[in-house]
Formats: sequence, structure tokens, C-alpha cells
Amino acid sequence: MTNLSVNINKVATIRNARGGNMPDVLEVAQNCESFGAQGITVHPRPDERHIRYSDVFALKPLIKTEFNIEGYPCDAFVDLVLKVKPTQVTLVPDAPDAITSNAGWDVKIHFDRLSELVDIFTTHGIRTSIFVGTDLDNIVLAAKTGTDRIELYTEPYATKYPENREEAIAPFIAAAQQAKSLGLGVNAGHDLNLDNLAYFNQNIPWLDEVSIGHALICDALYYGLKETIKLYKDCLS
Ligand SMILES: CC(=O)[C@@H](O)[C@H](O)COP(=O)(O)O
Ligand SMILES: NCC(=O)COP(=O)(O)O
Repeated sequence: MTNLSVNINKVATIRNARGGNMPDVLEVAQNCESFGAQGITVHPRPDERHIRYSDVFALKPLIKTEFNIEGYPCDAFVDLVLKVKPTQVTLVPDAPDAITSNAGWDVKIHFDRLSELVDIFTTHGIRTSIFVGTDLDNIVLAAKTGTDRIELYTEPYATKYPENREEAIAPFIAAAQQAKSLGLGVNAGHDLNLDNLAYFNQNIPWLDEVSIGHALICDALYYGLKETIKLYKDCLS
């Protein structure tokens, strides 16, 4: 079974628009769990334009499922993760001014730093995941860092899916097979939604986890959070 981790960044974006505490991201995270989400994902960025570092500390004692912190490993991020000790840290190579994540790591270029980070987090009992595209050699190098998992960057899949889903999924099946053969767990995320998720999951049945934020929070406007989480979990069953 593939776990659903709900990324609550967008909930914080709405809260931050008015400066108060509505919606309450802590309450929403707990609601997601009680409605069946198997994890909560946050992606704090240096400008704290959505999830704030203080939210991450406040969430930690409340999250009863898997807590996944994603982000670019600047010193402040590494310090945050080591203090909070989530279940999983996902290392993402996005620039501070990126609107959203737009690529996976080039592991060859960043191999030494990624290996060092994996070692540090592993020593502290935190599962590690490295955000990557579908290049097979890059996944071999990711495995050599000692990471537990990779997260496949699924934006190219989501973009191509409406025109040709067989072509869209092919490189992701190959990448996930490569990861599996190297003993890596496989996560996936970015732009997954109610249209494209079931097909992705059916074609990669050994997928461990998807983290979904933008589309899921938008769908919750129409269906409500409880029904939306059920609809996403139905895609993963
Ligand atoms: C790594 C990844 O794909 C997601 O964490 C994505 O970056 C979500 O962040 P936003 O909600 O800020 O777009
Ligand atoms: N890791 C991907 C994630 O957390 C959510 O991405 P998106 O669904 O907001 O595109």
C-alpha cells in the first residue's frame, strides 16, 4: 500500500495572507491524520512565506503519523531538522527564490554534500530521501550516498499525462525499478492530483509514499478535507 502524506504548505499560505491564525495549520494537520492521511509533509523555505520554522516545532508533538520535512539543506534547515527529529527528511535542491520545487538533484555535482547530510541525519535516526528526476545513473549515485529513499519529481509526469499517459509514466517506471533494484525506497511528489495519481500508483505498485499538497488543498475547497483525503486514498488502494 502506498502512504499518502499531505503537504500542508498551502494551508499556511492562506493563513499568512491575513496575518492571523486562520486556517490553523496545526488543527488542519491533525484533521488530515484523523481523516486517514498516513503522514504530514512540510516544506519550510528561508523566507517562511508559507510554513514557518515555528510551525514545524509546534507540529512535531502533535503529529502521530509520519512527519516529513522537505527542503533545501541550508544550515538553518539542517539545524531545524536535527532539533525536530522528524520521521523523514527529504532533501530538495530548490533555490530560495523558487516559486516551487522545479528539479531534482544532480547527485554527481552534489555527491559529497549529500553523502555528508545523509550520514548526519542517519546518525540522528532520521530517515533520508533525496529528491531526483528519472535519470538512471543519477539514481545509482543517489544510492551510493547511503540514502534510504528517493523521491521522484513528478512534475514532468503530470504535465505529459493528459496528452499521453503511457509515455508520461515510462521513465518513472524505469526510475522506480532502478531504485528498487538498488534497495532504495521510492517516494513521489509534485503536481500529483486526482486525475493522474491512480495511474501512477498502478504502474509502480512498490511505491512507498506520495506527498501531495497543492491539488489536494484545492480539491478540499470543493469536496471538503475529509472527502478529499478519502478520494486520494482511493487512488492509492
Ligand atoms: C518537493 C516538492 O515538490 C514539494 O515540496 C513542493 O515544493 C511543495 O512546495 P510548495 O507547496 O511551496 O509548492
Ligand atoms: N513532495 C511533493 C509535495 O510535498 C507536494 O507537492 P505538490 O502536490 O504541492 O505539487
